[in-house]
Amino acid sequence: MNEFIFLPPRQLKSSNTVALPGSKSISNRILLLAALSDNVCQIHSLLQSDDTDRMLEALEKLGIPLQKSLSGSLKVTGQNGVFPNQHADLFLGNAGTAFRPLTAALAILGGNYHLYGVARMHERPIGDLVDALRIVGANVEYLGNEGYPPLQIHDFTDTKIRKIPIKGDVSSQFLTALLMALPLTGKAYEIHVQGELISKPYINITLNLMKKFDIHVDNQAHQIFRLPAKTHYRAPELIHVEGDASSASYFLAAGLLSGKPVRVTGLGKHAIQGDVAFVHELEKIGATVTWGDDFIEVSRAVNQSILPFDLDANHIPDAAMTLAIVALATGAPCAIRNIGSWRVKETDRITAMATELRKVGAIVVEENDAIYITPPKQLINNAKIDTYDDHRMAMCFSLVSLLGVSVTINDPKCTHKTFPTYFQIFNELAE
Ligand SMILES: O=C(O)C1=C[C@@H](OP(=O)(O)O)[C@@H](O)[C@H](O)C1
Ligand SMILES: C=C(OP(=O)(O)O)C(=O)O
Repeated sequence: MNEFIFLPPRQLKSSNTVALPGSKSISNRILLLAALSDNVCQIHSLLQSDDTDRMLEALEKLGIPLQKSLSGSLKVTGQNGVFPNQHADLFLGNAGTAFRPLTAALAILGGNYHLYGVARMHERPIGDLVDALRIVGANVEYLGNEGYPPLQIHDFTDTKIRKIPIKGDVSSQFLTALLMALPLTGKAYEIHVQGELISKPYINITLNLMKKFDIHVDNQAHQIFRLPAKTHYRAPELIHVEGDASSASYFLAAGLLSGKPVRVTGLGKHAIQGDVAFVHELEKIGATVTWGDDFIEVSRAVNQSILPFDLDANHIPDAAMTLAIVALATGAPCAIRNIGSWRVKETDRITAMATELRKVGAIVVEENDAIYITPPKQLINNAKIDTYDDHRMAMCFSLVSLLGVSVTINDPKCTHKTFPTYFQIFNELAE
């Protein structure tokens, strides 16, 4: 039987502070880069969740020494661009940030590796990445459907081709994976993005972190990326993971919806995650925002209403799901456009979002890469929300309980992908 959580309608306390868990995108990138470095790296505030567990288990199986300290930080002893174990069977769950970058790194280093995940991971495309890796000289075999995991990786044979095309219109994680893996060859490369590149701010996270690990990439307008002929990553002795900006979106939206100030800590005006741009969208529709070095706070003035919006959300695909719930409080039609990638994530998020928003009474129109939401005059009480094993569906729909009705969230444990303590923290905000 499916578990569920019942959320009664609630008011928030007069002020709230939430210490954010570490960023998933940053945690999994740092773990891989530290493993590939030629020194020891101490990581602070690493996210603890299913997605990071999959990356940690994989690195351990590959022979990377990992040591947890009592203070909760993690010491990674990098192996200078090699994985000690040349054969491994790696289960990567539904973690895109583990599956795509590990595929690239292992394919370029060569060996005998079996990479697989949950059933949904086997429906999430990887063909554009494999195509690019094969041009470089990787030998990657599809064990199921062509273009999808599971994969078998074999030995690498350098083709000496140094100009690599890659498509970026399905997922930016393919380019991220290629960028992080190519330096392992010690050769200079030029990567050429073919056509549109989606989710660009995630590439900025990749380049920013590679720089911290001493590899500088020349970025020509997100179209051409030049990698130097540099042979190894050098980790900073100590690195801190900033709070997760996508996880922050639920609490920041709660500040706007409730009108009570909600502050998230661990993330601030120097954030490197593109999803902080979500805060600017909240501001445009009525939020009062305060930015600190290590916090962001959102509230709403007493007479300020929440305004409808029509947004191209390609730059914030994850946080944009939160806006789909905020739309319910605007009293007028809203549009979220250019989000085609929603269809190949944890579930088909456009269809899932449309189906569940209709359960609370909204009129919703789906397009291939857009969703149009007209809120009802009165939300339906205690809708039973299905979550499709998608952490963000569960977290987003919890916000309905701030709109004067109760809501039931089925399978709340799916939040473990990135935020195992979400519902505990969300409940603590209530008066
Ligand atoms: O690189 C990353 O850390 C991510 C990139 C995005 O995916 P796409 O590039 O597939 O949109 C995002 O949705 C995902 O949660 C994390
Ligand atoms: C799309 C997501 O995850 P992944 O890293 O598996 O792509 C997400 O967290 O919303």
